[in-house]
Parts: sequence; C-alpha cells; structure tokens
Amino acid sequence: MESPARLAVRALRKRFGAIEAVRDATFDVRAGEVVGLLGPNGAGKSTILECLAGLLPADGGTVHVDGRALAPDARRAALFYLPDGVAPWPDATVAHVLDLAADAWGTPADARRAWADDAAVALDVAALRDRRVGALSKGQRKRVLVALALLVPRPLVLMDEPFDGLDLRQTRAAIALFRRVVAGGRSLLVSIHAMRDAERVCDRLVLVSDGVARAEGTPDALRAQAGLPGGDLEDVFLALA
Ligand SMILES: Nc1ncnc2c1ncn2[C@@H]1O[C@H](COP(=O)(O)OP(=O)(O)OP(=O)(O)O)[C@@H](O)[C@H]1O
Repeated sequence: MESPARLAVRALRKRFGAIEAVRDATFDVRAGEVVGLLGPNGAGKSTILECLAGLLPADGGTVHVDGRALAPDARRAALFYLPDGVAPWPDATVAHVLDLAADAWGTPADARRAWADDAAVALDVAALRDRRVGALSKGQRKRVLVALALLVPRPLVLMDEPFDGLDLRQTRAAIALFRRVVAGGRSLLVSIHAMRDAERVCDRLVLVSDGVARAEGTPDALRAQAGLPGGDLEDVFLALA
C-alpha cells in the first residue's frame, strides 16, 4: 500500500470579511520533495501557508500530516513555518538567535553538526554570526532565517518566498541546498513567484489563482496538461490558472 502523503490538504478555505482569500486549496506534499506554491500577487499563497501552520483559523477543509488529521494547535509539533518579512529578536546577534532556535526546538547534536557543515555554509551565515538581526540587509536576514528554518528538526518545513532578497549566486546555492535537504527525506513547501527558480528547485508545482489551487504536478506534467509540451512555464501557468 502506498504510504500517506506527508501533508494532505483538502478543500482548504479562508475568508477575510468579504474577501475569499482561499476558496479551494487541495494538494499533497510527499516525503522527500520540494513543492512550490505558484501564483500572482494576492492569489492566496501566504494565506494557505498561514492556515496550514495553524496561525490563521481556516473556515473549512482538512489538513493531514502523515495520515493523521491535525488540528491547528497541533501543527507546531509536526511542521515549521517561516513567514516572509519577519525580523525576530532584532537586538540579538545571529549566533544567539540560531543557538536559541536549536535549543528551543530541541535540535539533536548530530543534526546541529550536519547543519553547520552544510546549510550554514551554503547560506553563508558564518560571516554574519556577530551581527544584530535587526541590522541585517533584507537578503542577509532571509539567509539567516532560511538557515534557522532548516535547523529546526521538523520533517516538514513551510517557507514563504525563501529566495526573496537573495542574489543570483545565493539563490543557486539555496536551491542546491534544498535539493540536498529533501534527498535526506524531509519535505519543503515553498511559495515562490519567480517561475525560473520554481522550476529549478521544485519537484512539483501547485498553481494558485484567485484562492483556488487550479493544477498540481511536475513542470512537464503541467506542460502536458496545458497542451504546451516544451513550453515556457509562464505560458503554462496562464493556460491553466
Ligand atoms: N489579514 C488580512 N485581512 C484582509 N485581507 C487579507 C489579509 N491577508 C490577506 N488578505 C487578502 O487575501 C488575499 C490573498 O492574500 P495572500 O497574502 O494570501 O496572497 P499571496 O498569494 O501570498 O500574495 P503575494 O504574492 O502578494 O504575497 C488578498 O486579496 C489579500 O488582500
């Protein structure tokens, strides 16, 4: 029998007053894959992630992790969510914040060493260790927070725009790192607006528009679905979403 998806989202809905931010989000994230939520501004990507993380109460739908229905307040134990645009503990140094996170979330010593040898190097955080979080540039802060998200020992990590603010070289290094992370069996669900980055890092994409997950699949499967084999992913998105 096939094992259950690491994350199974069914008919997720969320409304803010008159705005239906999420009308129907249905998709899976399997063990060992990067799944990208792709969509234009206001499509509902961040709202989906916040509902999944249990930070926002959804109005409907179900969320299963490894086959178990998980209430919002139980999600923290099962996954880690990195929002976009946050600057936690602005007066603390990067080193202090990373140590704090590893202690608070109980990262085992061997996982900490593996993280220091790989994620910390790929995201070049050593050079920032003594800097105050509040004084980092946007891209530096993003690198530190992505590193923090990967330091937390959760098999499922959700990140809102993890490459936003990273330059070309850093984006490439982060993409290669994400591929190594999922090769180790963890799963990543990330929102991304740059199609090129999405195609390079994701195993599968979920195309979101107007609060609806319109299509889900590998880039090539989505091309086939759109009748655009070999086509540009932007055209595929416009055809399907
Ligand atoms: N707290 C809120 N109160 C009211 N409306 C909200 C709130 N948060 C989001 N929305 C609305 O819900 C819709 C979806 O927003 P969301 O931030 O999820 O989109 P997004 O796909 O992440 O967009 P972007 O790519 O611009 O970050 C938008 O119309 C937005 O204005």
